[in-house]
Amino acid sequence: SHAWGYAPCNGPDKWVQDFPVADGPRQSPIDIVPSQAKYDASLKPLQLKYDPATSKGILNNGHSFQVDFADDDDRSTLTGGPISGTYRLRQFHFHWGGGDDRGSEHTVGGTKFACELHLVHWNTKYPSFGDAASKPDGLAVVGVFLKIGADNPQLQTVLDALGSIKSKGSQTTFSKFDPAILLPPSLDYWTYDGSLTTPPLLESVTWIVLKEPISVSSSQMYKFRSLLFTAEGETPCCMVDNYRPPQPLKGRKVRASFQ
Ligand SMILES: CCCCCNS(=O)(=O)c1cc(S(N)(=O)=O)ccc1C(=O)O
Ligand SMILES: [Zn+2]
Repeated sequence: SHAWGYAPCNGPDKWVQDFPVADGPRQSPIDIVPSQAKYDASLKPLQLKYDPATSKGILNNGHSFQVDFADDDDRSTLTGGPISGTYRLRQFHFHWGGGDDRGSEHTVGGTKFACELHLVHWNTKYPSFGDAASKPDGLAVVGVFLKIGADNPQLQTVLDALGSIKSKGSQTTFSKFDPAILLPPSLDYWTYDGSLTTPPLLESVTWIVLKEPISVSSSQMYKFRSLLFTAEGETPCCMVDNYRPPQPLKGRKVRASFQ
């Protein structure tokens, strides 16, 4: 069947045909307007506690690449912030552009960043990730912007692994990686109720978008763009512009953890 993607024939404007929720009331990403975000003193600090022993592998899934984590216990968790209870780290992945002027999914006052990191967590009040993914409070995704600037050495281990997962479906082991090294010094964030930004676009995500970006250099961005959307043996198509543009706010409020 005509699988979804990011090309003109199967990209974000076409997703509603197979996934009607694409036009739903709490879709992601959004444009975050800092002056419209209300400071909420009741928001708690984010607590991200990751155990490097939980990192398992790195996979080209045909729309991004993801690093998967063992989530059979509470070794790598998200607590605090806008959520209650304990959410387990499932995977992280990125979205990026074909040029340094675009690539992020969320935008800030209309500003696009070159890349955006998503750390996906699921609510342990549900028996499994798959079950949580269909609940309104099932998932919590931490978003981190990558801004073009100095080379980022913390990214390098991830980028060095991309050579072995060029094509869709390829994967390799990726152990002893601590995703906390990818976080900026400040954990100040904006938060709002949203959705997955790829099909099935489920409206189950509490979004937690960090205000402070991390850096990435232009040459490091070339490593992201060396991946392929396509499987081995297919006509190669560079994995670029794998981002959904901002969606209507539809009355939602964005809260800020900082003044
Ligand atoms: C059970 C169906 C849920 C599938 C969603 N999986 S996920 O890891 O949450 C995910 C999140 C996101 S996002 N951008 O964080 O909403 C993108 C892709 C995926 C994916 O599955 O590749
Ligand atoms: Zn994502």
